[in-house]
Amino acid sequence: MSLRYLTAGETHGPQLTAIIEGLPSNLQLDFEELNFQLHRRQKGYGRGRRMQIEKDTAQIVGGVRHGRTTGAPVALVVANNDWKHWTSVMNIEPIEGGDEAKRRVHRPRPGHADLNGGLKYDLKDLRNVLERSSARETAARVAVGAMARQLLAAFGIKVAGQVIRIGEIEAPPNRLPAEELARLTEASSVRVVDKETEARMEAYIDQIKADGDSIGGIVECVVEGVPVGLGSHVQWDRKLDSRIAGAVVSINAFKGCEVGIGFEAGILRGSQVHDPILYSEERGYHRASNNAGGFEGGMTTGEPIVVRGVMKPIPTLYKPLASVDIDTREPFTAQVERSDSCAVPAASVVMEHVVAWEVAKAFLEKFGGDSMEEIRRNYDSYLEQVRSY
Ligand SMILES: Cc1cc2nc3c(=O)[nH]c(=O)nc-3n(C[C@H](O)[C@H](O)[C@H](O)COP(=O)(O)O)c2cc1C
Ligand SMILES: C=C(O[C@@H]1CC(C(=O)O)=C[C@@H](OP(=O)(O)O)[C@H]1O)C(=O)O
Repeated sequence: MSLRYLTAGETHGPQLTAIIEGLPSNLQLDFEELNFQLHRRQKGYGRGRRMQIEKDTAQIVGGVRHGRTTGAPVALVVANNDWKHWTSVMNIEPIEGGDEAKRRVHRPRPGHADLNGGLKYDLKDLRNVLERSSARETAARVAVGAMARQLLAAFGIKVAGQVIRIGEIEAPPNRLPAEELARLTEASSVRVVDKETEARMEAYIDQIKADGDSIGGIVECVVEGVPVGLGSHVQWDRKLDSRIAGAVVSINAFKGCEVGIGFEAGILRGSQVHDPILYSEERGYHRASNNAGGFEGGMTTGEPIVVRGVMKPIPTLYKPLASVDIDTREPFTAQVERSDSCAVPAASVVMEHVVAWEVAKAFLEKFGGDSMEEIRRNYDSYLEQVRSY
């Protein structure tokens, strides 16, 4: 059975819940590191007031004993601190004095899931859509991805990310090693490497917010230490680059994914795009460049995976766009909910974790085993096969 997970929970409900199946036994979990990843997701310039209310931590409630996985499904919860302000509106059972209709949403926001969800599920209170379409759910996905990240780390595979554009402002390109990239971007409010770009991005976000507007951007994720041959060319749904692209576009507000040089590959010539093959005793087969972003034929090349995701501007606008009231069908401006004005830095953390998940899943498909020890044996023997090829 391949690695899989589901999440449940509403943004203003009591908690988010995730169940992960397929993690091997004897994976030593670092809870501090897991919670650090949740903390990273909450930061980032441009976030709204909600992040001051939450202090995300994951509580593991199944599948782990004394810090190690047992091979059973892992269950975890991330509590919503904001729930205490929403019980009368959001309570699951009917309660005395409860007020389901309070905070009803009936003027859908262009760009959010409100209208489509209302029409599809026949819900006349669009809060029932909003509550689940909210990117609060990405807290659960980061907790899940943080476990995948720890599994990868046990095999020397490192994941890092950076913001490379917010609206009009682009960060200077770099190809830093994952660890250094992680260290430098961690010290930045907008997850860029250099302080000058950080200052310009902060001022830009301030302006956008003052205008009652929102802004998106582009983020990049790098995975280093990946062996050659994760994913497969033999079937469409085994191509790892396509799975990663799907996972990236599944992040709320993400509208595209580029692998390697991505769309630029449609402009340049073959001789400028493809990565020449080299061989040396120390490195074995490797490439002179990595325009392919670590993929050929849906399989990893052994070079770092480099993928980019584009995030559209946040849909909730403090100066709202035109909408229609679903009660009257009359024109009205869209509802205004408390909101972030820019969540690109936070979303770059989400992207790292959904990518880590897809890589870990492909890793387990290739080296599959029920325990870490079994996977290690399979991994080592494969590395020997590749070395002596
Ligand atoms: C980390 C993060 C935070 C977000 N915060 C907000 C927000 O505060 N307000 C909002 O309207 N949308 C926010 N979004 C975007 C919406 O969740 C998203 O646009 C919505 O679910 C509709 O889905 P779609 O944009 O993928 O079509 C956020 C997205 C991410 C990844
Ligand atoms: C709660 C989170 O992000 C939320 C994502 C979100 C949306 O519409 O996607 C809307 C906002 O919700 P609220 O109105 O409660 O402030 C964000 O804060 C989070 O990232 O943990």
